[in-house]
Amino acid sequence: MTRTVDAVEAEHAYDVVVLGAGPVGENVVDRVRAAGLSAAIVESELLGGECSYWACMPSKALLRPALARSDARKVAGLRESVYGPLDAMEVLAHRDSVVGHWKDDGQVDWLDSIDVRVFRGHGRFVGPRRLEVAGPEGERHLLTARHAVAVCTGTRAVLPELPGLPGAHPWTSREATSSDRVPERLIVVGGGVVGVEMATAWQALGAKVTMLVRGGGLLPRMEPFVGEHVAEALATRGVDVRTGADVTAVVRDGGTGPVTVVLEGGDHVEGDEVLFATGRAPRTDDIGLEKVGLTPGSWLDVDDSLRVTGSDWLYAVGDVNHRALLTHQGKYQARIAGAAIAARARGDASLDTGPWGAHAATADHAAVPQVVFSDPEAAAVGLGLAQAERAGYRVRAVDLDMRQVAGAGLYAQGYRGHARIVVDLDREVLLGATFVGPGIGELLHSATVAIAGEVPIARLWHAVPSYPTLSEAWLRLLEAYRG
Ligand SMILES: Cc1cc2nc3c(=O)[nH]c(=O)nc-3n(C[C@H](O)[C@H](O)[C@H](O)COP(=O)(O)OP(=O)(O)OC[C@H]3O[C@@H](n4cnc5c(N)ncnc54)[C@H](O)[C@@H]3O)c2cc1C
Ligand SMILES: NC(=O)c1ccc[n+]([C@@H]2O[C@H](COP(=O)([O-])OP(=O)(O)OC[C@H]3O[C@@H](n4cnc5c(N)ncnc54)[C@H](O)[C@@H]3O)[C@@H](O)[C@H]2O)c1
Repeated sequence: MTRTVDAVEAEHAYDVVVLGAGPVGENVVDRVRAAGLSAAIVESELLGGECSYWACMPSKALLRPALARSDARKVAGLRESVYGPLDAMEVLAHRDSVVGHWKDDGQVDWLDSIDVRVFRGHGRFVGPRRLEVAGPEGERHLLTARHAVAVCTGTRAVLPELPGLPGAHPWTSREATSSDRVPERLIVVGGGVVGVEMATAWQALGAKVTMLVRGGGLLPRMEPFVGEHVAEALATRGVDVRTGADVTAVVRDGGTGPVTVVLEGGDHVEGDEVLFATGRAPRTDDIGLEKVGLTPGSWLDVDDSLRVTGSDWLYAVGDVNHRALLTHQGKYQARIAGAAIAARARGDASLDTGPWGAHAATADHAAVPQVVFSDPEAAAVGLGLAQAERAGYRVRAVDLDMRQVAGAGLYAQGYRGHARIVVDLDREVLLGATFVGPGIGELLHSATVAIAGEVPIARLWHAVPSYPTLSEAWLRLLEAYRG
């Protein structure tokens, strides 16, 4: 029996109210309920949020066959069996099942099982600790939080202001992850994570993809060698990757049919769809922030317990605080915030907001891992070399061509990949690690443990990687460091 409310005007009080039921909001309510506090959650679309329906889950469902086929094509004796095209309709049907056909019944049941009251509708602050929810049938509910409100409203895609763009009905990440057909020609604007992953998926599904990248390379937040490897591989697969390409206008007569993207200098590209993967904006423009002394549309600044600067009851968790736009990191913040809310509600003397304390999201500053499911995969945690130098560390970078790793050659013939660690020379611990290559994503957690644990290099030397796995990259990197 679900507890989704019906059309009755009512006033309700809970210990904690969470605005937004993405992966992060769900984890906040889970933690505060586990600590014995009562909780309600407000959601205007689907319980499970962007990640479940239009981001992580559908994108990875689209990418998995592309990456598996690519790996299989590098294995002698198997290669010949996987030369045909992907069955695009089968892949799209699998994607649909991975996202539960855009239905959230399972989430409703789970929230009901942990006794969290779900309010469907758009939530807005009407004052400190007070929110009004406008339900789908015009009903209104007033919610009061005794201890805390957590804003977990996430982000939406940003579209640049360009002539012709609104009428051209561009794809954003939502359409790129939910389309039920493969466009013949897809133009992708933006060379960040969404652009790269979606170019990889749709090219593998049969589209002819052109990437228009404003800057000099792909995945600019990672070490430069990552973007170089990924761009080269995309080009080999037939993607037209154009760097230094500034879009000035978009033309689509009548809003349907072919779309033309005009570039600085007058050049233009024609496609059947155009995806703008040009970043995210916080969903804080219409949540009544002005009623609690904050600026609508802004990212919400928080301390390490995820409490909004200057407030003793308001928390902002996940994408909306702009610390790390990643599901796993937002869920980590949710665990920390949930514990901090509970400790403060109890007036608990054990509240520990110092570095690496139980109530501080310290890893947000030191060890944020990210795997990009490009082909080859890219994975990074902590600081890149340039970032570490800018931050004032005395560092040394150690580089490795992955072909020196026996396991790489076995994983895939002609394996191409690269690894780098960045070592803090004063403390002899790792500050960052970056890998690019087939199957490399699963290597990342070892680096995350080393960085979050501040494991001394001298002790890492005793962490023996199994032969012959990709993890022997560690041995080669440490040998190079120790000379
Ligand atoms: C294409 C794509 C692929 C991605 N892939 C990955 C990946 O592989 N791994 C990874 O870690 N991250 C990935 N991300 C990032 C990930 O999706 C986000 O970091 C994650 O969804 C953030 O979770 P959240 O709960 O903070 O916000 P969201 O998931 O955005 O959830 C916020 C929820 O709040 C609701 N809401 C907003 N305003 C209101 C309101 N006023 N009232 C009621 N409800 C409201 C929304 O409807 C939504 O359900 C990807 C992102 C994109 C775009
Ligand atoms: N596998 C994963 O972990 C994963 C996958 C997808 C998304 N995400 C998360 O989602 C977030 C959003 O991804 P994203 O790719 O949308 O954003 P992004 O910020 O990573 O990349 C956006 C890119 O668009 C470019 N750009 C911005 N305005 C432009 C314009 N007018 N014309 C041309 N280019 C322009 C930027 O220079 C940038 O390189 C990321 O922060 C990422 O962490 C994670």
